[in-house]
Amino acid sequence: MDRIGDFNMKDDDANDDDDSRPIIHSVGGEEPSILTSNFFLDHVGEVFLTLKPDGLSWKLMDSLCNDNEDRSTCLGIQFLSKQDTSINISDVYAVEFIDWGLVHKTLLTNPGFLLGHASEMYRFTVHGIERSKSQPSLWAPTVFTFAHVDKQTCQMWANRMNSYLSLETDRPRNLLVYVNPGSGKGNGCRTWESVAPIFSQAKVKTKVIVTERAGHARDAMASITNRELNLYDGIVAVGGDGFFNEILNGILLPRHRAPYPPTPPDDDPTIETESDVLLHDPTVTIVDPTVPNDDESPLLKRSTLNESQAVNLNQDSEMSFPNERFRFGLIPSGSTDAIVICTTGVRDPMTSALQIILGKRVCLDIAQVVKWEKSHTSKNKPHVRYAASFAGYGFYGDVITESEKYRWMGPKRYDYAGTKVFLRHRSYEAKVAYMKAESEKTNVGANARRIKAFWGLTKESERIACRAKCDICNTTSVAPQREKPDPKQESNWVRVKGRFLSIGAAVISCRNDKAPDGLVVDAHLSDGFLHLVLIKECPRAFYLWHLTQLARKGGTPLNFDFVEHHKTTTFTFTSSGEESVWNVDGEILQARKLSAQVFRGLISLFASGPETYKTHFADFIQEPASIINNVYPFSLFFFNVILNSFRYYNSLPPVAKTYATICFFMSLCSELNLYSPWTVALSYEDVFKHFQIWRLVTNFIFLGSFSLTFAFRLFIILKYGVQLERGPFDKRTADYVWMFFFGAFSLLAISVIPFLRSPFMGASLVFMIVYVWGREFPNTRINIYGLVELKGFYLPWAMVALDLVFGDTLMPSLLGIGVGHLYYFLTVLHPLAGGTDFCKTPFWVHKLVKYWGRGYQMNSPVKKADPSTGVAFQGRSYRVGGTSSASTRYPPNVGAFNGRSRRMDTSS
Ligand SMILES: Nc1ncnc2c1ncn2[C@@H]1O[C@H](COP(=O)(O)OP(=O)(O)OP(=O)(O)O)[C@@H](O)[C@H]1O
Repeated sequence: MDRIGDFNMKDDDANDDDDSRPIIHSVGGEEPSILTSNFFLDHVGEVFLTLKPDGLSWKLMDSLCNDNEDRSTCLGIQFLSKQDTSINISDVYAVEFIDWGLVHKTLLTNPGFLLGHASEMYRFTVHGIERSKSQPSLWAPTVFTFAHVDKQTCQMWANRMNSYLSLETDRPRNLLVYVNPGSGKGNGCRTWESVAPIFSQAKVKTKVIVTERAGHARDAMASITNRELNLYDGIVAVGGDGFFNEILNGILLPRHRAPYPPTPPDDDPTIETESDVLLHDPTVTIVDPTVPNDDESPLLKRSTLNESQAVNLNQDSEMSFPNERFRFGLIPSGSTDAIVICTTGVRDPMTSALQIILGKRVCLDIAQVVKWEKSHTSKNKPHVRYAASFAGYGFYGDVITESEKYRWMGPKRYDYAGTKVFLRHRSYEAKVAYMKAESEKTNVGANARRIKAFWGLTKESERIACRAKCDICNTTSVAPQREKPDPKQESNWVRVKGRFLSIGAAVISCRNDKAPDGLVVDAHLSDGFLHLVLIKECPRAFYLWHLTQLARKGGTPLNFDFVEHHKTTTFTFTSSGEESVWNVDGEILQARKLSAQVFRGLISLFASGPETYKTHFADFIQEPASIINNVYPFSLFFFNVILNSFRYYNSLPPVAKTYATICFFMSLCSELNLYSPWTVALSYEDVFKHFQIWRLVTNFIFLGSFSLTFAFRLFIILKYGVQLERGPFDKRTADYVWMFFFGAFSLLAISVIPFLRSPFMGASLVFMIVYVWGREFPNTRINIYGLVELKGFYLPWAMVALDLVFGDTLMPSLLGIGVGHLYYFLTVLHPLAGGTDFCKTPFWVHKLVKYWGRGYQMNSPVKKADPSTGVAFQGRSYRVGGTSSASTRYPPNVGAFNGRSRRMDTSS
């Protein structure tokens, strides 16, 4: 077996007898800080490697690549992933010496030094992270394998790197991991299994506990002693926001000590202040920090907190916490995962795992939500909850309550429950009082905000989203505590009373898949504010508009007159009528009276914050629609709707478009009483006796008066009819038109039998489309009302079943299926089995289409087909007067329809 033994040192300093030995630079003392040597980088080639305390870098010793050349071009496509030439120690999570073994030769044809060399050496691997170029927040593990013929050299480099890694003291060594097996789609365990190997690679010890029931983790956290907790550098939750909340509460409830926020005023208008609560309400059960804890660990005592901890944990609060290194980790596996998206920038278990292993840290504000209730001993007995992301009432509470009934649906339950609750459109009477934050300006009205935004006058600070190394979070967390407004002073409070669709308090922006910018785009991870969003009662359409803005990237969900957004530190709430519930981080809290306050940077998370996040000001300015939106919101809403509808309509293919348009206008005219539907219905008597032959056609184009059934039929044409025309009937306009003619003729023939006759056969024709679509797209997955998923093949039958359930007549659907099957049999199945094609598109249909001038004309060039379209009708195009058009998709002489094209200038 060959060995590489002739590394060439190209550095002038590396003028050693044995080129393969590392050069050691001693800088400023005994400890050599720089190592250099030649190594073989697996899959790349020979490199000159340099190790410094802050990182490893290398230079490809490829004589063919000059330094000015673009390495990626030079190295070729195989090496794109290995074009890095350095990695910081802070991005490395493991270095391992691995024994003698295979290294892969580069595929470069470089006769200078790569070809002909041996392929086995001693190796050490460097495991680090790679940031996605397009989405820097997304991290993936990467590995570099360096090889050398000398074992000692390899070992020495690996040891040196490991010694540098050991200086990274902020990294966890020992973690307690809780896995919720039922989170999200029930894949908590799989999520953990997918990331567990990198924890062992990084030599991070993990004690993994899979929960057995709801509340398991909270109970465990509440009962674990601080001494035991102190053995760990953090707790990692593998699950969703609700599961994280459970662990957070398990940790904080017995340990966090701070005065409660003021109770909401009863009928008495004076607000009770913190001290009022403490002094006058004997029932408030604040844990006395002076009461000795069973646990003897000195770290638990507040007096032992050093200054930095005190700043970190917020000076308002008093908290016994195990150790300074302690952080929370969250590996996303839930249905929403807003906390992970806000703290890492992406919803990716691997990114979260890597950020935990590399010991990243961000501080997170925590809201303390206190529910006050009457007990037999007290007027106001507090029940405390902590929230890391959001507490919401009304719509938010109703959605979470409704969604709990459909947990079996997985994450889809939120869509379903959201739609139901939206349709209910309930508002709730409530009183809200919030403390004015010193930085909040007078309440700028929505119109003024809109105009300011339009002219670019909105202050940058009002729009800056939180990001990694966020200035707002960092400056505020180290700056002296803001002077808090005195809660005793009535002038520091603002009171709002009315009917609200929802009341929300966002601790962080709450970005998630459904709201890409979150509810409050500029809510920061540790800005020390609660962002109170009050949505007053408004028409359903306006609320829908708010929701669509929420669902849109760059949307402005808070720029409405019925929406108020206030930055505050404390607020109180009292329900004064019909009640909803509170949704605290996805968990239900029933409270008639509630108050909340925020603790700035109360906990630390293993996360680095989202990478640079683009504000949407530029988008806003560029998009003309958005400009109008902010000046003439109402007109733009309709303008947008009309514009998008127009665009959509224009994009429709001709046959489906024409059929849908005619049907729509037929129903519209009937609605306007311009004619009676009975004058267009099928009646053979009128056709033959009174020569009302139009009835033979018009009965197919009246789909009913405006109703849900009509909308559904139109939807079928626009969805399935369009898919057929764009797919299997692509470039075969005449064939598609013929399908409709065939259906109509067949239905007319069938309706000669009185029992099977129906005055309007349009519904059957539409159903025929569904049947043919089902045969053409048999494996496409269909979701019915978000409840059942089935294959396209079964769609017509599922629709028949629905007709049955809703008590609709089955005849039109069954006739449509029958005719659809007849068509499919004659045009596809029978010819495929070697039979004669009885159902060829007649020549007059081609002529008609030519005369019509829409779609693909006779003699038009046959374009290359889209391979993703349907299968059965491939190759059945007719090139009239052109060369034979065998399948445009199948190779010659393969498939059912080869040779069935015909030339107009010859007989078929
Ligand atoms: N073993 C278990 N069996 C049943 N429920 C559990 C179990 N472990 C935890 N839970 C509960 O499951 C609830 C939801 O968990 P989680 O937050 O992980 O998922 P999710 O609700 O799908 O996601 P999200 O909160 O992001 O919407 C939590 O309230 C938690 O108490």
